[in-house]
Amino acid sequence: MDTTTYDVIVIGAGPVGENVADRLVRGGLTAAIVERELVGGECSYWACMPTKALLRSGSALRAARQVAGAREAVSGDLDAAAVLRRRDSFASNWKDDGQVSWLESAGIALHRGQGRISGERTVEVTATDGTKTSLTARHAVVVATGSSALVPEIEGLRESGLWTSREAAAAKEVPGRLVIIGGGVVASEMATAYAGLGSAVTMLARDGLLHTAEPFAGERVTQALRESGVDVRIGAEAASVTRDATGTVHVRLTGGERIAADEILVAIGRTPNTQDIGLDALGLKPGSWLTVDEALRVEGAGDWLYAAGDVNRRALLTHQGKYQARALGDAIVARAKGEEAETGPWGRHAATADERAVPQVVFTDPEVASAGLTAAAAEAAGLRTRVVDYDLGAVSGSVLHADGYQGHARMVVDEDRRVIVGFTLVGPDVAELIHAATIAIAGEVPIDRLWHAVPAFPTVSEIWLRLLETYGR
Ligand SMILES: Cc1cc2nc3c(=O)[nH]c(=O)nc-3n(C[C@H](O)[C@H](O)[C@H](O)COP(=O)(O)OP(=O)(O)OC[C@H]3O[C@@H](n4cnc5c(N)ncnc54)[C@H](O)[C@@H]3O)c2cc1C
Ligand SMILES: NC(=O)c1ccc[n+]([C@@H]2O[C@H](COP(=O)([O-])OP(=O)(O)OC[C@H]3O[C@@H](n4cnc5c(N)ncnc54)[C@H](O)[C@@H]3O)[C@@H](O)[C@H]2O)c1
Repeated sequence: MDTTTYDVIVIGAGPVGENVADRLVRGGLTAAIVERELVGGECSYWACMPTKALLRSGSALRAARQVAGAREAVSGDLDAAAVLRRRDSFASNWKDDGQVSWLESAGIALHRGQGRISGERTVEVTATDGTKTSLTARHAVVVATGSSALVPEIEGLRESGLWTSREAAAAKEVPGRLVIIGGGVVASEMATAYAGLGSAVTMLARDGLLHTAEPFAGERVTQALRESGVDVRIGAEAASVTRDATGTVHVRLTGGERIAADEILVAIGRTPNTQDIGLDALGLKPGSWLTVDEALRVEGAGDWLYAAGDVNRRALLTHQGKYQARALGDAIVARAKGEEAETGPWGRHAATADERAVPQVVFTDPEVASAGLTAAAAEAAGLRTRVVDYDLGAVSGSVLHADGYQGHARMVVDEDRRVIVGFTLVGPDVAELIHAATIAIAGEVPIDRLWHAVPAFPTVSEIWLRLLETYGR
């Protein structure tokens, strides 16, 4: 067995692992990254990038159709084959040469294979041919192994050749009929994408759509999906699934009704990739999420073990995982130099925003863009809040943006501190508006000062002024 020593070993070369390694090397440490599949991880090949590519063409088409004059220039439907080809290029045709070159140029060593913690500061890498290499870390091991789709125990489901988000993101053909189990972000985005590409989509949304967002978000997305022909069944649950000899999938619902489809997509959440990474040897439960402290160190393990990204369950989003990676990578560098890490709230090495200022965009039609807490979450956190709502379609910029623009905005204000703690927008093309809210929340900008941040006329951003006017001075 080969033995090799680095300052830090990172398990998992998704966006988070790559960013951790980058910060370490920039800080003067040596780093090795262990990857069992493709360098770039879920986000690059089966999640963010390919799914957003599947959605973008439909979104551009709808935008043109919502403006008189442009509408007349649109003569047909989406070219599904062209959309899939464009998606392929955004998934780099499922090849990681580009990312491997980047690792080389950044000076990060790549070890391909399954990484497993085999002792304190040691990781054993098993390559596909069974060759084993033992890596030793002088300072730390970082787990950035991400997550996989969760599959529920439904009779016959696993045997029916189900789709998870991976197959939905990488499909080579558009199914004629698609049944989706779930009502979260993946289910809602994929229903939007495949309905736009021509599939007849049925959603079995046990708990409704986007139920952790502000209630009006799920309501508007449900209504829009239904208007576009998607059969959204709230409260519906699959009892059993079979696939017959012709390839048709039959789903029996708990009420007895049967639905036939060509594919069935399961999108009910994620499970951490910690089943086979050696947690048992550390006294932790294999397959569990890794709980971390404010410095992203794994609780219950030695001070040499860190976890970032999906695997710590703080926020299952690429941008938050990369934010953690920057904090954690820099903290390891500081500690290696004998410096104190700044892990207090909003400190350089703390991922404080994970709890207070997470932005997310759901790329449905309409889009849902949010930052910070919902009104319900703020109340549950014990804050004394005031909730301010406004019709996004009543802003001059929105009226110009699309004929008959429909949308809604909500601002949640912490009345004791007079700062915004939550912001949600629903409407066409609201994605790019959310960063202003993220800055206001993370910067804890006082409401009184926000009056001096004047939105340009006539932009959709004038919603900020309308919300402030509704709040009062
Ligand atoms: C369909 C879908 C769409 C999404 N869209 C968005 C979006 O638009 N925006 C957004 O911010 N987020 C989105 N997400 C979430 C985003 O994909 C994740 O938050 C992000 O990929 C997490 O990055 P990560 O590096 O923690 O994990 P991953 O991207 O999962 O990478 C982990 C890597 O570790 C490797 N690995 C695992 N175990 C081992 C091991 N033992 N040894 C070696 N290697 C290992 C894996 O092969 C993988 O390459 C989406 C998720 C899904 C499912
Ligand atoms: N645009 C984006 O930012 C984006 C896009 C896709 C995914 N993601 C991330 O990926 C993660 C996973 O997405 P997801 O949609 O799989 O999970 P999710 O947590 O967003 O939604 C899961 C849904 O499945 C439902 N559900 C749970 N168990 C069920 C069961 N047994 N039967 C039926 N329904 C059940 C829940 O009620 C919920 O509606 C999310 O946390 C999200 O942050 C982000």
